[in-house]
Amino acid sequence: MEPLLHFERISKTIKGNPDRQLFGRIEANVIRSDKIAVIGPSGQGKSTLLRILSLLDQYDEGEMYLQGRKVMEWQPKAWRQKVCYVAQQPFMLEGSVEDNLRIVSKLSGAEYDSQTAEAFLAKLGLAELDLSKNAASLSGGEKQRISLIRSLLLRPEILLLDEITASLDNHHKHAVEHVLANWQLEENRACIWITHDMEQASRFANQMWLMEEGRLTIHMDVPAFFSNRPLKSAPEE
Ligand SMILES: Nc1ncnc2c1ncn2[C@@H]1O[C@H](COP(=O)(O)OP(=O)(O)OP(=O)(O)O)[C@@H](O)[C@H]1O
Repeated sequence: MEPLLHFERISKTIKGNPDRQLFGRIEANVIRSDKIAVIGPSGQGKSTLLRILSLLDQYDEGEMYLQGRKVMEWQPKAWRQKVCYVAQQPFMLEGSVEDNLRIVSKLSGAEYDSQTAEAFLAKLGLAELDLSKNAASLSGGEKQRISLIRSLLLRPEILLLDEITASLDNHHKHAVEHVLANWQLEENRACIWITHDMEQASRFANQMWLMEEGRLTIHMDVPAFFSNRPLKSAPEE
């Protein structure tokens, strides 16, 4: 099966730090229905990798392919619609909550799917939220969920999730996991999810990417990966 996303020999140096290489010549494949948890100690470049994969950051060398086409053959906007990054610090556009949800259809030219938006809001515990409210006034956890729904409405091929449940209580954290698992099953899409929550990773993932010391190690067998590791904290923590 042709991978949805493939990257090879990707290296990234942080200039002036002092020219610290975050990672070198890393590679991986992502196929439909992949549920990948990205773990590793802080500062190893997990967010940077996801930002590179969604063309929000640059890399020094290497090549990336989406649906068999090299990155240079894509318009960045078209690539980002298919490989969509949901940031750890949710970014709200000026305006109401509804403006934030509708923006995706404005940008993509598709009709706003209010039914799907309402279904996601209900499933994520936001059914009572006043959509005319100024988005800037939402709590951190509300912003995280609105930001996720906004990305889901874009119907990307691959969702890149950067610690998106960090501000949520356990109940809402599980709701997000449930929504994403169903979404993947129904739409046959892929998720790459950075998390420091090992229990979450073990519930969600069908493969683990461990980033440390400039390397990306891929573990395809999740039960084996966790068989000799504690679930309570990230490795090295
Ligand atoms: N644009 C940038 N300019 C300078 N330094 C940067 C930049 N982007 C990332 N870094 C540095 O690169 C390193 C890796 O950051 P990154 O956020 O990718 O790590 P991470 O593994 O996701 O960490 P965490 O788990 O704490 O979120 C950090 O030391 C960070 O300060």
